[in-house]
Order: sequence, then C-alpha cells, then structure tokens
Amino acid sequence: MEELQNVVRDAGLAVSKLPEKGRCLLTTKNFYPGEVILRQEPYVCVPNNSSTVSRCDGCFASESLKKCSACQVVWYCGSTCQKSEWKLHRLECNALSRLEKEKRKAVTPSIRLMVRLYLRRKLQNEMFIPTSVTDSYNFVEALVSHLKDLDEKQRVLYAQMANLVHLILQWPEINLKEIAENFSKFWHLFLDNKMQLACNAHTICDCELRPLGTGLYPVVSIINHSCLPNAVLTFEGKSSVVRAIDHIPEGAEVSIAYIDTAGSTMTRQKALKEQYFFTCTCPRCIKVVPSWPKFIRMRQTHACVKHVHLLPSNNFCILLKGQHDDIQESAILEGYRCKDDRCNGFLLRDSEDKGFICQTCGLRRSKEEVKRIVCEITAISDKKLKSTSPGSILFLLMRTREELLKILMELGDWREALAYCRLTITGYQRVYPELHPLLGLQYYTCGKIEWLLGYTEDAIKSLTRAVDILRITHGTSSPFMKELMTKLDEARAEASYNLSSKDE
Ligand SMILES: C[S@@+](CC[C@H](N)C(=O)[O-])C[C@H]1O[C@@H](n2cnc3c(N)ncnc32)[C@H](O)[C@@H]1O
Repeated sequence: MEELQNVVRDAGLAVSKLPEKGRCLLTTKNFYPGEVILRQEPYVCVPNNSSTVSRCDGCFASESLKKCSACQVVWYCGSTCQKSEWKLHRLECNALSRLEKEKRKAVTPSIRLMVRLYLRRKLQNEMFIPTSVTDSYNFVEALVSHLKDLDEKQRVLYAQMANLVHLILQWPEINLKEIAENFSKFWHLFLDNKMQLACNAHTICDCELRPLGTGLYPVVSIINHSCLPNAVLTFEGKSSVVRAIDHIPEGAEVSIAYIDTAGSTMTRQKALKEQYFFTCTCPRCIKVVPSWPKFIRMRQTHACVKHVHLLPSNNFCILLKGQHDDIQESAILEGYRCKDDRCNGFLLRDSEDKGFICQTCGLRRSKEEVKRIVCEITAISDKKLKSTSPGSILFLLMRTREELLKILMELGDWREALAYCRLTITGYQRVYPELHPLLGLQYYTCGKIEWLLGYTEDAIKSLTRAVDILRITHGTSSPFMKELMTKLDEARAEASYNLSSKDE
C-alpha cells in the first residue's frame, strides 16, 4: 500500500479507508472539469466475443479478422496485433489447443479473462513480463470480494467456472477456491441467469459508449460510486481514463457512477444493492430514503407539511418542502402513467416492489400489468425486450425513444429521427447532470442530423453543445473528438459562406 501511495501521490491523489465504504480515492490537490485524474492500462482484458460478434484481441476491431489457426478461439485483425498479444497468447493458445473442440465452445469471455489473469501472474512471477506497483497481481488480490454475500447457486456456479479454468490451465497446484473468489470479484449472476459485470471489472467502451470488451483496472477499482459523481470513466482504446466533470477540491473523494443514474432513487438503490452489495448514501439518495418495510415517503409542496395522503396500500405520504420535484421526476423517469385517463399522475414502485402506485391519486397498477404494457411498446419498436428484469424496464420511455431514433436513422427518415433525437435530449437533460457523456453524444447525433437536413444554424448550436460536454468527458485528442471538432468548423464555415452569399 505504501508503494501505491507514492505512485498516486505524484498524481495529486491518496488512497484511504472509510468505515462505510472500504478503500477510497481522495484528492490532495484541486482538480478541474476535464482534467485527467487517473489513467490505467488493463491488467488483463478480453473482447466480448460471442457467436454473432468477433473482435480482434489486440485492438477490438471487428473487421478483416482472422482466427488464430492453432487454438481457433482468438481473432486478430493483422500481424501487428497478433505480435503485441503473443507473450500472453502463446501460453493461452497452448492451453486452449489442448481442449476438446466441444469444450472450447464453453470458453466464454469471462472464462478467458480468468485464464489470462492467471497466465499473466505466471509470466510476471517468472519475470517474462515486468511488474510495476500498479500493474501487479497483488493489486487484483486486494480487490474487494463479496463471496460471503452470494447465495448457494452463485457459489456453485463460480465453483464450476473455476473447474473449467483448472481444466484449461491444468496446473496441479491451482487453488480452486481462489479462482472462485476471483470470479465473484468480477461477475454476478442475476435472477434471470444472466452474468453481469459486478464490482471490480469494467466494460471497455468506444468513444460512443458502445461496449467492446471487459478489462481489469485495479487502481480504477478503488474509486467508489456516487449517483452525483464528480468524475467519469471513459476509454481510449484499452486505456481507462478518469476525468473530473466537476471541480473536485483538495481532500475530496473521487467518485464515478457504477450504474445508469437515470433511474429513481429506489431503482438506483435496488441496482446498487443487487450488483454491488451496498446502500448508497450519496446526496442524491439521502434526499428521499424510504424507511422499510412500510416506508414513509416524504413529499413536498411549497412551504411546509401540507397533508398526509393515505394510499390504498396503507403507505402514507407526508408532503414536505424540497422533495416534490424529486418524486415527480422519478415518476417521469420511470415512464408509467396512471391508468385513470382523468388523472395526470405518474407511477412509482411500491415499497414491497410488487407493483406501482400513482403518485397523484394512489391507484395501483400491478407489476404484471406494467410488464405487459412494456412488451406492447417494445413490440411497436419491433425490437425484442433485451431483459425482462424489473430493473431494465424502468427507463423504458427514454430507451424506447432511443430505439425508435436508431430505427428511424437506419431507415433514413431524418425528419422523424430529428424529432426523436430532440425528445431524447429533453429526457437526458432531466435525468443526467449537465456534463454527461450520453448527453454530449446525443447533441452530436442531433447536430449531424440537423446539418444533413440543411439546418446549419441549429447544427452549429448542437455541435457546440456536444463539444462543450465531450471535451470535458472525453478530452480532445482522440480521432473521434477531432472529427467532431472538424464537423463543427465545417458547419461554421458553411454558415458564414451562406451569410456572405446572402449579402451579395
Ligand atoms: C469497485 S469497489 C470500490 C473500492 C472498494 N471500496 C474497496 O475497498 O476496494 C466497489 C465496492 O466498494 C463499496 N462501495 C463503492 N461505493 C460505495 C458507496 N458509495 N457506499 C458504500 N460502499 C461503496 C461496495 O462494497 C462496492 O461493492
């Protein structure tokens, strides 16, 4: 830990421990919006290959790929990437080649990541690969584990996955318990039997936040969560970059958002509890904290307690100052309306998570009913519902608009696409902070469509907003940002040309 402190000290940071959160990253100097707080290469990473998508192991490109002829599992875009990965893949390739063909099909990205983790440790121990303070297995070992919080089913699954890793590596001295514990540090099995990244693994995304792969970044993993984060994590290739999106004063804790923060407090808390095993006490969460099991929801009118509202489920609401907007916003985020046409209210989950209650008239809608509506809306957009878990249907209104926008763009219906794009921006403005990458990306899309339709002045405004946000969240040096800034320059040049030709 001492060594690590020395490394992060030079970057204006310190690692500390908080009783309620464990390790945390603190600043020892001021950081300003857009400033890089931390950069880290992955200890190991893999592309998220599946039966439908393949990516190069070196650069995650998805075109002009060739399979490794020996193991028939890994893809490369060319000899440069193959060579850059060879030290590690040589061992991995030998191990995978020994497997029967059928067994190789079971080598998912999560299994590969674990195999590579142990192979990298071996190469570092044997000094074929250098070790540094931040690039060492010790750091992976120190990552927080929630094995004790998992149920029997999950433990059994991790034990089976550890066995497969053992079968691939065939090391007699391997510690199966340690592998199972490592799995629990990176993945989590959900009720619908889907594996999702948990705690300490990160989804590597491109500049437009499309997922490409999974990586372990043990220093970035020290950063705790807040629903009102002061920093954002993005990727430049495989490198992770944490940038400030707010002024972070000396001595403050650096925080990022682990989940999509567009949900209501209850939705966010549920996701954090299920996936990361903690109850968030960030300023956004403690504003509306339901007291379980029969929670008293605080609602606000203008100045003081107005009335106690008795809901059919015997939950009651006290209307208090400062929180009406939160409730209303949460309800709008959830996107469900009261089934009574005469009522303008929105629905929120009830305290027992069995259904939804109108926040205006108290009328109840069952979970099944809401799910059915969700399916109908999804059918309209002709896309399959990606997941039926309650957590994922909650942002449906916004997500449906996003889906429709994508479809309209694919169809080349630019006018309709622009209308939907503007609608999603309005939604994002409500649910995300001013400097959120998704908002910046949506302004970028809007600007491109406006320009295409000849609305140059509007395009300049949207592209300017995109640059203002994305230069903070993404920096300015990536090819993606350079392209955006060039587009803005071109739009400005076109506008001034149009103006000058009008004058003539
Ligand atoms: C990626 S780790 C972050 C670093 C961690 N605190 C440690 O000691 O290594 C994620 C875990 O940290 C804890 N954590 C993160 N953010 C938290 C928060 N806002 N409040 C409480 N615990 C938090 C939870 O246990 C979570 O599963």
